[in-house]
Amino acid sequence: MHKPKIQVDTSNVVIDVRKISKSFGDLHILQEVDLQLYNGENLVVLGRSGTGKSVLIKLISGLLKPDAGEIQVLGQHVNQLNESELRELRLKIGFSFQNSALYDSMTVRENLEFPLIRNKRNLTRAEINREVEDVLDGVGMLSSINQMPSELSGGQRKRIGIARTLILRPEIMMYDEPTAGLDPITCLDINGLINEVQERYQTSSIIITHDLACAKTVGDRIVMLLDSKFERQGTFEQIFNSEDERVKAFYDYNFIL
Ligand SMILES: Nc1ncnc2c1ncn2[C@@H]1O[C@H](COP(=O)(O)OP(=O)(O)OP(=O)(O)O)[C@@H](O)[C@H]1O
Repeated sequence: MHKPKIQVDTSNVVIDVRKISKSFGDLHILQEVDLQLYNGENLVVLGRSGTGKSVLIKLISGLLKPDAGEIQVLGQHVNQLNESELRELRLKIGFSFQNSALYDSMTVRENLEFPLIRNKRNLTRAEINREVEDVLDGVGMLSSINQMPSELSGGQRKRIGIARTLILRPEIMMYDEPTAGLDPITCLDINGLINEVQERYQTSSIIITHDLACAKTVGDRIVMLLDSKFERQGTFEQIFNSEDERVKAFYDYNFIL
């Protein structure tokens, strides 16, 4: 599958997580975790269930506060922002989550207009139409503009969901389990779309997944969360060329069992 060759500029850090710790009672989820997302890259975060991947996204977006450490997003210290500054910052982040379902009673067009009208109040009708059509074209779904979500396949709904996120032109994309619940062919399709989005919209993205085929296809770099830390970072090959039993178990589960 085509993967755009991305020249990642490591001097341009979009998300900078430094020595973050987070516990819930006696449950130490993240311990002195460091993570950098560079401008324009697709960074995959791998980890078993319950290792704290979603907690990490909530910390980055300011929905949770760390016990220790510092997080900067697009140069802003997340934990020093007030609620309205956080809302502004979150508009620059596109969240594509498993539970971010489309509104069933709205057409595809209306689903896409909704975030635009709510967040960019001064747009004219012509501008709204242009934005909706442009972003639908970008995800290859323009011909479905007047359809209802119930008339679309799971993969098509996923595409529309990503379009709805892209319509606010985020600088950063956060994909949480983008291929969960999809058949293998549709997974390939969505992986291709994640790469297309990176190329077309010049986004920097964090992709959380258990799906190693997805990690391999979309990841410019992969980090693996093990025992509350990112213990392995690198390309897919660098990550899995390892004698570490925890890494081997993860690989075997995906490809052999
Ligand atoms: N607000 C909270 N209060 C208490 N415990 C929490 C809270 N949020 C998360 N946890 C706990 O933190 C741990 C990590 O949760 P998280 O949702 O980040 O896991 P995950 O790696 O995203 O898992 P999965 O891959 O299954 O989605 C879990 O044990 C969860 O129960």
